[in-house]
Amino acid sequence: MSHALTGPVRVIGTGLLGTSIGLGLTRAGFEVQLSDASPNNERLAHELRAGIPIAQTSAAPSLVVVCVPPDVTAAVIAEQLELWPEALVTDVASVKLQPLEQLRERGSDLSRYLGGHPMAGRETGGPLSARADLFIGRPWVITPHGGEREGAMETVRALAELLGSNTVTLDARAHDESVALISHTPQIVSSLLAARLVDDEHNAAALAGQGLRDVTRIAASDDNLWVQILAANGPRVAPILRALEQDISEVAAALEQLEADGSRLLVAERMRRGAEGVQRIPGKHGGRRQFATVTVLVEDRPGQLAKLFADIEHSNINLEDLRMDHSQGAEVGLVEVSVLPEARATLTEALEAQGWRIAQ
Ligand SMILES: NC(=O)c1ccc[n+]([C@@H]2O[C@H](COP(=O)([O-])OP(=O)(O)OC[C@H]3O[C@@H](n4cnc5c(N)ncnc54)[C@H](O)[C@@H]3O)[C@@H](O)[C@H]2O)c1
Ligand SMILES: O=C(O)C(=O)C[C@]1(C(=O)O)C=C[C@@H](O)C=C1
Repeated sequence: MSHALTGPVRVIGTGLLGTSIGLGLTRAGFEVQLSDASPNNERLAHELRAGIPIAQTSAAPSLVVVCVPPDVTAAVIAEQLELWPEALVTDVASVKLQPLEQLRERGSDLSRYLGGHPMAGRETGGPLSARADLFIGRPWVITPHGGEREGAMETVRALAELLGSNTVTLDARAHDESVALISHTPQIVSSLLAARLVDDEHNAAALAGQGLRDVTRIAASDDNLWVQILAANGPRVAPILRALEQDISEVAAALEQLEADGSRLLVAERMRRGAEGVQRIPGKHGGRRQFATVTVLVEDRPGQLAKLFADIEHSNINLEDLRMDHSQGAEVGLVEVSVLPEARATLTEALEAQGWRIAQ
């Protein structure tokens, strides 16, 4: 247990984020106190073994982690700062500038507040979606405001690292500008694209391959949460959408005038810039590293996945990531195994030798 982080830790808001944090801390041996405006969510988190309900403890927390929706985050932080005059309070809200400004307006004791934002989540909320391993290998942004007390940074860093995250320090504005580009705009693009499928008379979605799935997974996200996130970060998101709008119109115009000089070149340049941009997304270990994938066809029979994992393990190749899909109407699943590029050929050979069919 880190000296910078001592219990008890109180988690306010036991949905996806709060319960996941509670699970990780409980497993690491901390006393976790759970509180939620919804008694049902608090109880579910407790039954999932994420901690004990606050009614069952009177111990003062050393750290309070606020995991409630963005529109109530500042009010809950302010309340917790007043309730626990010794405790440090952090939060996980997806926007950082608005809660900080609201706390300043309220005159809260900012020396005991230090915001954070784990860049990890899922498209489904609530305690039942929680996972102790949610944060492993993900960046956790810590947003100092300059007035936090000594040791605050170490405590929030220890929390993030204990849960498996890598910490990144940014001020609240730089954070909000960054997530506008890498999280908030992708959410809108994904939702708008998926919305195009609703009135499609051919029901083309039934033909969907992996491409559509890749760009629309997050379209299933909670609209109530996202309206709050986008509303709080509108001034940073809107200019990116305007720039994207310009790109889309230029590509559409080029496609409408394919015989015009430079049309194809414009489309090619936009595609090439996209390929350049995707190289900037770090791999699992934080480097600018792309993994190679081996797609294995797995029959829909009990024990097949376990055998595949065992065969991968015996190949002595480190599995970097894994994704599963089902081909529509087929009794077969596709398991996409990500490995370092130099290990791809060896893994393919090892799996083929064990009788696996590899999709080329
Ligand atoms: N979902 C994600 O992918 C994700 C990722 C990183 C950060 N976040 C941030 O984490 C926070 C929580 O998101 P989530 O996905 O866990 O949402 P969630 O809906 O799963 O959980 C929110 C919980 O807060 C409770 N709650 C609401 N108002 C409350 C109040 N006033 N007091 C106490 N409890 C209250 C709700 O009952 C619910 O259980 C949000 O601020 C969000 O921006 C979300
Ligand atoms: O992976 C997902 O499902 C997410 O929605 C995660 C994601 C993201 O954009 O990466 C979404 C919002 C949060 O504030 C942090 C993380």
